[in-house]
Amino acid sequence: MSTTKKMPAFWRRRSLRFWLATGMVMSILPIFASAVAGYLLYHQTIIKPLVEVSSKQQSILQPLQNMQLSLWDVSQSVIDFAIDGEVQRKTAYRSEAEQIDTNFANLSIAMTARGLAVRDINEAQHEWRALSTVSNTILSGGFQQVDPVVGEQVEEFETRINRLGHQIETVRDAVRSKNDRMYEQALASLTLSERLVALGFVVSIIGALLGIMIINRSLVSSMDQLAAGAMSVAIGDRDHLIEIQIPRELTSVADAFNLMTKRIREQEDVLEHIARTDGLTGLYNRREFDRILAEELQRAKRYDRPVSLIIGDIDHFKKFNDTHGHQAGDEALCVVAHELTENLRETDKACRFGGEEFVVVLPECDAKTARQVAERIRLAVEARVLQLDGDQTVTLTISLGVATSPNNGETPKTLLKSADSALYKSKEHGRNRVMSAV
Ligand SMILES: Nc1nc2c(ncn2[C@@H]2O[C@H](COP(=O)(O)OP(=O)(O)OP(=O)(O)O)[C@@H](O)[C@H]2O)c(=O)[nH]1
Repeated sequence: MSTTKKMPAFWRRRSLRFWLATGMVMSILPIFASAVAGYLLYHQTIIKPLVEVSSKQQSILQPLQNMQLSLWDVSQSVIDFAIDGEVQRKTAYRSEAEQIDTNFANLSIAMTARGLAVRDINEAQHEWRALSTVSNTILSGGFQQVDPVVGEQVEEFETRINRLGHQIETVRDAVRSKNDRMYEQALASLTLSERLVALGFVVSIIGALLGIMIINRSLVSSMDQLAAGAMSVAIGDRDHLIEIQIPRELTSVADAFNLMTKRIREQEDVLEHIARTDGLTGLYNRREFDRILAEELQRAKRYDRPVSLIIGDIDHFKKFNDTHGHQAGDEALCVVAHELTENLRETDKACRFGGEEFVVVLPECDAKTARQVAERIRLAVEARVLQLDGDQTVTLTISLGVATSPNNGETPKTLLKSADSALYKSKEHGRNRVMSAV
């Protein structure tokens, strides 16, 4: 019998469907979770920052760069005008200045939308306005190269435009360095994602193995146990108990199988009892007697111990039958059988030899003791009063012959023959007596 440790009742109640579903979910869940987590991670930490970087590139860095170029053109137009007084310098200036105005407006909107500090760009715009005033003053005059006032104005213009160029460069550097940081973060996230994907892969494999283990444990190994148990019972091991704990359906099959085995065992016990005993008296039958005697003689020989055999025959039983009827005869046989068993040790085996003849095998019993046992039986039968139909009572007697191995025979045949001869002598000497073989 197996001694498998009991699972908690909660698990034992789970069905096959439950175990299969659990196994499948365990296999698929890590893959699904990895996919969702991977998507979220990629989107949040890589794609989004990269989109941000590229959009900043377009909406902030590009206009800043354009503005720097425009400032250079503006500077050229104003200084050239101060030198040559050409009217087309004014037109070029206006066009560039308009572009710078538009760029300042757009940059302010774009930077606010992206949560960037607009203080620097506002200061730059303020500086640009101050510069525009100086530019317009220079451009509103004629060709005055030698005028010292114009020289001062140009000097102020140059100082202011340099400062503005520097301010714009500062803003550009700040945005660029923030962009670079985001880009680096995105790259770091990419590396982390790759590691997480590898981890997810390992977890998925473990999950899949776990799922396979669950299916194997709940189904395959239980089926194997069931098959092995059925085979054990089929080859005759009636004590084999199939102990399946999961799934519930196979547990029911195992329970039914165990119950069936128990019933078979009970029926076999009944059949075996019937095959070994006499239906009327309940004593061992002739076939069992042959087996017992052979076995005891063998054992006695091996250990050099005595075995005795008593054979008893009810006296004038034909007459009893004829007088009181066959049914009363049967009752008498049962009474004698009862007296036999009542006067024996537990190790002694009483058998019905056939008809009204009985035999008793007495292991470890010498001739003297066997004779005493036979005498006790004889007296018990003689003393027993049978109550027949009506108020009629009747008594019986029995003749007995005793033989002991090895002196009176070492084989079943010779020992039985000796006991039978002793019984014959009992009958010859007047019945209701015990005679021992010599
Ligand atoms: N009622 C009954 N009678 C049986 C049974 N088996 C054998 N007998 C009867 O037992 C009787 C045996 O008779 P005999 O062998 O002549 O022996 P006996 O009349 O006892 O004479 P002795 O043995 O010489 O004393 C027969 O009449 C059998 O029919 C049985 O199972 N039931």
